[in-house]
Amino acid sequence: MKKAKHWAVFITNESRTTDFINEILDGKATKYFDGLKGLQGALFSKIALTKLIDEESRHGDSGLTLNRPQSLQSMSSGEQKKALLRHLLKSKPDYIILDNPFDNLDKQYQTVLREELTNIAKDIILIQIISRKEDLLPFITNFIELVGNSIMELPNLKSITSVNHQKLTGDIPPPIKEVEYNQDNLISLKGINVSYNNRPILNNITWKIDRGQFWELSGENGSGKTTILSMITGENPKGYGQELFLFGQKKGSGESIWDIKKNIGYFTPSMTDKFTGYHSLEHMMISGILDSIGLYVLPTEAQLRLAKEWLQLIGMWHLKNTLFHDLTLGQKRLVMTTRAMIKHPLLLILDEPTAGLDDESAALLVSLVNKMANETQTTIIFVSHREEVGLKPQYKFVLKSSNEGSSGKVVIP
Ligand SMILES: Nc1ncnc2c1ncn2[C@@H]1O[C@H](COP(=O)(O)OP(=O)(O)OP(=O)(O)O)[C@@H](O)[C@H]1O
Repeated sequence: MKKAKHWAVFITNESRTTDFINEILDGKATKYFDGLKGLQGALFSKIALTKLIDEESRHGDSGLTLNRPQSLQSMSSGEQKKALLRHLLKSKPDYIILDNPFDNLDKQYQTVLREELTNIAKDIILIQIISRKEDLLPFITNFIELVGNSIMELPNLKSITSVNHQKLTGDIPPPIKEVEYNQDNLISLKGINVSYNNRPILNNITWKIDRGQFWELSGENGSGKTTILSMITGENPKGYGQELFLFGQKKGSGESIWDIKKNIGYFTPSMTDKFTGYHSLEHMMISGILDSIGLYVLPTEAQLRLAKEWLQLIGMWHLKNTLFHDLTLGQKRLVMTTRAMIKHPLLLILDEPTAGLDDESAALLVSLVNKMANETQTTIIFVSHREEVGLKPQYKFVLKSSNEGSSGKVVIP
């Protein structure tokens, strides 16, 4: 077989990546990808997974987990990606579009995936969509840049356009109303155990999270990070009957899920992928103050001012009238992260918030999170597999997987 020609497509927050991917898959891509017309393509991406999970919840099966006891939805992000790749390879595609393939994967599996892709590349054309330059697959030697909707071939890596995102200017805007909370402790897990189908996941986890602290939560794929977060957000029924204290109340002592949720700002990238609201950016920010998705009442002066201050802080005020729907995925993710902060919730949970962001936007987000930690009383839990340069958590809670379930320890960086 003729040696396959692989491509790396560098994207930024402003790239129209979804349109670009669809054009290739629909056989409409011109220029460099003309040769793919009529060939069978496959998409390895978080968006493809989100669609399959939706399918599974509607029809009870996604096609990925056939003959497997566990649903796709209940798998960890890393396990889902592994299942997706296995599934795609079965259909023997001629080419695979890899949309930021290393996002959500721990270091160990990143190495395994790199080796697997190197092998696959002998027979299958790979198109790596890439927003973090460090992720480039070493055997790819053809480079393209996607600027908005246009693609440009790059002679070498040095020719990538450098994007100068606005630096953060000004302070974190204060909330309209401070949350009243008079205790030092926010969340306490004491000797928490969780198993699924007799498989231990968390083993004797003790974690005390106080007001104003900045934590990073880390651990391999499947070590139980999301499971711990679902205990903290009150969603996991396995919290009942255990020593779990959420915002000063023991779990199961008569609190409603709303009592817990109102104290939490939450962002994880899949929230954005599913959200197709036709609201202006300004209204999206204001609805974050009101805990609604859209905005159904006229905003007050104070709300308008606050939305403006936040959009100015992240350099997106000029887009205030743009529909959220029309923003690029990267822009949407930045907006949703900021929106989770606007109320200065007691607890801000950011679950791999930099996934899919370009280097510059990820750096902007990291400085925003550091700033939020320094200037406010909000407690932050930041989950990431990447070592984000410049992130300054005060403490790390590290999960270590084992057959008896993961143990956890506090590390001071
Ligand atoms: N409802 C469930 N039923 C069965 N197993 C589950 C369920 N929920 C989670 N698990 C399993 O528990 C383990 C921990 O999953 P969890 O999502 O908490 O890991 P994680 O650390 O967040 O992983 P990742 O970094 O890949 O997102 C995984 O092996 C997962 O398959």
